[in-house]
Amino acid sequence: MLRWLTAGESHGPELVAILEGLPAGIPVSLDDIRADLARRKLGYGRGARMKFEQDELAISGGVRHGLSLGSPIAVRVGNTEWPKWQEVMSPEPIDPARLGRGRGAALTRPRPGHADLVGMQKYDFDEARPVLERASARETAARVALGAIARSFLSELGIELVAHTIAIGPVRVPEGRPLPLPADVDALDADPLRCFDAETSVLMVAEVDAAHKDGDTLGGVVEVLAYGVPPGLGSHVHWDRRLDSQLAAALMGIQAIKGVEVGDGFETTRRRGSAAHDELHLSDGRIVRSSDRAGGTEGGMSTGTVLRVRAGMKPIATIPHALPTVDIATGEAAAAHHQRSDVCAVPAAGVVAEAMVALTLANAVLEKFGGDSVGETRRNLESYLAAIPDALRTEVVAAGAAPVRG
Ligand SMILES: Cc1cc2nc3c(=O)[nH]c(=O)nc-3n(C[C@H](O)[C@H](O)[C@H](O)COP(=O)(O)O)c2cc1C
Ligand SMILES: C=C(O[C@@H]1CC(C(=O)O)=C[C@@H](OP(=O)(O)O)[C@H]1O)C(=O)O
Repeated sequence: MLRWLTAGESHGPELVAILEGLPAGIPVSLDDIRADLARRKLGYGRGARMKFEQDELAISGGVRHGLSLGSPIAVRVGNTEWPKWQEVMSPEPIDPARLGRGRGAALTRPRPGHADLVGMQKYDFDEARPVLERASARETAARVALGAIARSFLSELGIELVAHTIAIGPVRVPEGRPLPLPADVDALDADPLRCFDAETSVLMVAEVDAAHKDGDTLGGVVEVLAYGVPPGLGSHVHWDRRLDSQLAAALMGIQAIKGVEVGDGFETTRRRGSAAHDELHLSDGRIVRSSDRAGGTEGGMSTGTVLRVRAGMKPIATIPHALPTVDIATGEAAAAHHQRSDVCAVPAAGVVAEAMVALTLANAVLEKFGGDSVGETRRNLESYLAAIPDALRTEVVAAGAAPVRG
């Protein structure tokens, strides 16, 4: 079983993460992790903080000479802005008189749509700083670092992931457009919205510009694809062993994600049964599916076709035209606290979603195939696939195939 934990606050000295349960022998490259951390900062509509704040990556355990050791992997993502926040976020007591103004001023105007108000109620704080520091999606940098390591493990087994943006606010990639392949990741990263459809991307940029001009914000939808997933990850036998339920939990665990779809998701509910499923046919003695509406799972198990999951992100809640709230200190109506914020963080959420899917799939692979070394995991996977009787054999869609949606 794979376990992972993160710690750290948005303006603390660093984020810390531990990943436990990966086999030995996985290539772990700091440069690859740095590249993923940089991808998480991309995206048209991200705020100023993404430009000046740098992630400083360090690995403090579990990796030697570029390979995992099988021991817990400890990752640190330092924050170059820490010197400005040392007093505000000091773990040592600080004279309250020193904190009264500027960065240290009490945040008593909770922002609607954030954890601020209910976090103050639940944890008995008289201001929102201690809540928002941990609720912030800065924490997703730690998850992306772990996700990069999980992706390297999956890649050793021929499983490759791609995330892309399919909607920004009301602007959506039309149905039927080709899906990106792993080879398209550089092109996606080069697109302002990480959208694979050039025409839609232009409309998305205009949508972000319009929201920005109006002092408003946007959400959207990202899709994560996994190629080369073998059939049989997850299980139909119990709710929490279903791969789709694990993926849904992992995606819903990302800040601001309010909906998850597997395959065609809610669109499927509008179809008749005869047009909703993936028929089985024979082709050269192999069982093939004529479509991939289900998104690569049936009965809570991967089918061997392209895994396809979507996550819907709500519009950013810190809105320049600040929303009405109540000042907890005065008991009077007020405008919500606002410094600067992202107008739209959907492309970044896609990179985080990819990391969460990688961690979830890595866990499902280990549950099915085990292995203390990556070679052992690979042998177990290969012998499982080789033992599937000819009459039950299906085609595993590997990276490089040209899938079409629907
Ligand atoms: C990558 C990413 C960046 C985000 N950036 C912001 C932001 O700049 N401003 C903001 O108000 N919310 C931002 N959010 C969303 C908030 O973290 C989130 O809405 C808040 O913590 C409340 O959680 P909830 O939306 O899940 O209820 C971001 C989320 C993600 C995934
Ligand atoms: C720092 C990151 O994102 C932050 C996530 C975030 C939020 O409320 O989630 C709010 C913004 O920060 P602030 O509260 O300082 O305006 C984003 O910049 C990051 O992704 O690294």
